[in-house]
Amino acid sequence: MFEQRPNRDSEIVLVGRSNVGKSTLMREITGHSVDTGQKPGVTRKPNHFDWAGPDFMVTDLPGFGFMNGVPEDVREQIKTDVVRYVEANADKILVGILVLDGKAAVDIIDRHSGPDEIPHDVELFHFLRDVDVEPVVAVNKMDKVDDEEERLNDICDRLGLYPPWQQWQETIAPISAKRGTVDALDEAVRHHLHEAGRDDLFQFF
Ligand SMILES: Nc1nc2c(ncn2[C@@H]2O[C@H](COP(=O)(O)OP(=O)(O)OP(=O)(O)O)[C@@H](O)[C@H]2O)c(=O)[nH]1
Repeated sequence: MFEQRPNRDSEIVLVGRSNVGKSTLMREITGHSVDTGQKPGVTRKPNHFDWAGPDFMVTDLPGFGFMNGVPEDVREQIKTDVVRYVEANADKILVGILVLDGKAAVDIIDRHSGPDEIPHDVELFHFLRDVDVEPVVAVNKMDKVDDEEERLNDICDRLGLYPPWQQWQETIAPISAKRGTVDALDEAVRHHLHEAGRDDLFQFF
């Protein structure tokens, strides 16, 4: 289990596979510099960012899934810890941002789909819903994607959301964290904050 969580009433979490750009997005959201672009699997512990004032934080949870040089049992443990963290704090988590690599996600999902296998990303998406955490899928690295519409429709399809993706704009947010193009995510997050009666947090998104 992760070490002690700071005691905050409201939280937004970032979850996703290793190397999808969670730390880069965290920096973009908070303006706070964190380690990025190092060896995959660098982020093994939650990285909390606390805003002075409101009782609110954003948490970048460790990346899971394949990481070069990280043994399978360690990867599994990280995923279990992430799931437990979300489960234990679900009543405080206003939005769960599932970060995908827009260029690679569909191939990875398809490669890991089978009769006895549910891909991590699909599993996480449904898990967030099951524990009543509103999921927003940040489809990152869109600067590397040419066939944007097709890609986003495929992602919807794999997550069980009926395409076209445009009807899911509160859930599917194409972004490029590296370029600072995150408007779609801000809007989706604000939608859920509004639904939760937390317009006071709009200033952060
Ligand atoms: N082209 C492109 N690259 C990006 C984008 N966002 C992040 N990256 C790159 O993707 C790599 C991984 O980014 P990180 O932010 O470290 O990813 P992470 O998900 O935190 O990785 P872990 O620490 O392994 O969990 C880095 O080389 C980033 O520069 C993006 O929007 N576009």
